[in-house]
Amino acid sequence: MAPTSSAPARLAYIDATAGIAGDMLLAALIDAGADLDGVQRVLDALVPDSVRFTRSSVDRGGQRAVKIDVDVLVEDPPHRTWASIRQLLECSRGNAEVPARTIDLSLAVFGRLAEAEGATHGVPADEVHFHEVGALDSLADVIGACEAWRQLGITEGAGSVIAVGSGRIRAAHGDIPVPVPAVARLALGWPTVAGELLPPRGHAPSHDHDHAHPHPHPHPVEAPDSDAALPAHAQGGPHEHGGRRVPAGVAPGIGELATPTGVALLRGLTSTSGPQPSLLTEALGVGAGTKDTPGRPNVVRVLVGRSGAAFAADAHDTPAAALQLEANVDDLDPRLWPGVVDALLEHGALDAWLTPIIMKHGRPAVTVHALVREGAETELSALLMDRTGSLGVRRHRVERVIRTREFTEIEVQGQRIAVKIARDAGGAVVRREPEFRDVVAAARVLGVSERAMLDLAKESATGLTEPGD
Ligand SMILES: O=C([S-])c1cc(C(=O)S)c[n+]([C@@H]2O[C@H](COP(=O)(O)O)[C@@H](O)[C@H]2O)c1
Ligand code: NI
Repeated sequence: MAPTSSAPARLAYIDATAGIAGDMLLAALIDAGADLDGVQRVLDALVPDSVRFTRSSVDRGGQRAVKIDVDVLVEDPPHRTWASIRQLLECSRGNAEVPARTIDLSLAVFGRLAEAEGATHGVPADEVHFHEVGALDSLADVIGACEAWRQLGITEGAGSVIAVGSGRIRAAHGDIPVPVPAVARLALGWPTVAGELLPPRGHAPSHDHDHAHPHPHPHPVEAPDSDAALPAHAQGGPHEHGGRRVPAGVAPGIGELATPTGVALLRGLTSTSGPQPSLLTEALGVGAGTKDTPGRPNVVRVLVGRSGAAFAADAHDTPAAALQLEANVDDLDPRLWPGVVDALLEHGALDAWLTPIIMKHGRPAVTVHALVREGAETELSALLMDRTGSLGVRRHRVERVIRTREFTEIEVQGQRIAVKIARDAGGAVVRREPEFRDVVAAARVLGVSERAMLDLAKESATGLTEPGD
């Protein structure tokens, strides 16, 4: 998802290396700072008096995590098809309680699920009759996670390799392999691994371990958050396997670690896969589902912050010498200018700005300026010319006098806001400035004006004390 020019770029990285399910991702986003009451309001507007969210804190393999339970309040919820879910979302456009971005994201996620289900069962997506997905708790997970994503002001998503699990489980379609067919389709083009536990320290990954150590074999376990997906080849009574009681007859495997809803959310919300990209993390969320898997914290983690390129401009090692690039442009569609400035900053410019000018023959135009590190001038000159259509770029060396800066974090009404602290040559604090992009994100979550939020953040930042005070 490309950053928009109106909102500050905010990157989220979803760590699904222990698996992923819809409720786990929702919980991680709530832990990262999204407002559960706000999520509840969106669901209440779409499906009134139907679901209730509850938040709790749980332990998963020694890690604290947030868990979100969804209570379904109606006895006999209507069966929902993809077409009816789409209609429900489309018809709520214009409803002040349901943000357009939440609708767009939810449609993208449900669309992926419908495609995967349709392809699996050989029917057109539009004709898909969802089974579990049609249920109200699935609506809550998908729309809830999309609303939480929106609240956090995330404009760009990346995700890890997905641990999908292994073995076989029993679901609505009977006994199916893991990854379940819908997950296998949803993950096309995305890296996946089964996700076995690592062998104990000091052991070669062979099978000749001694039993004094924890069993390194994958075990059949339950789905990350769904009781519908218990590994279920049970024919006969349970038996011991690697020191744990498991149903007899279960094919070896660790069970379902990634559900269709979880993978559809990850694919719908992110655009790049791989290891964590360079990120200045400003908020961290850890989300759990129902299952507590021995030997592994069964959690989804979400890291939210600024991409490496964006925060490089604020880095502590800001150089004292830099190059200034400039070009005069008189023929660019004015709507493209914010994107030009964003692109320069995202590609590592220390600063980028525009000035209005009058060119020869009285022609109104714009000068685009970019301050760049030495060594970055070739790439950024090319970017500047590509984005503006300019045929040339002027460069000159500049020297800067810079105050050292560092970041700390404050919490204002439950919202985390980074504060930039500037010091003079003697080390005394001369300024504490809340990061405006965090102020905007917090204002959105709390439903207050950006101005009111900035005042609150400044007041709170002023009260910060120095170590030793
Ligand atoms: O609901 C859908 S799309 C679904 C499809 C499939 C197929 O592989 S086909 C399997 N399941 C199983 O249902 C439960 C719950 O999944 P959620 O994504 O609704 O959390 C899970 O075990 C899936 O494997 C669902
Ligand atoms: Ni299916």
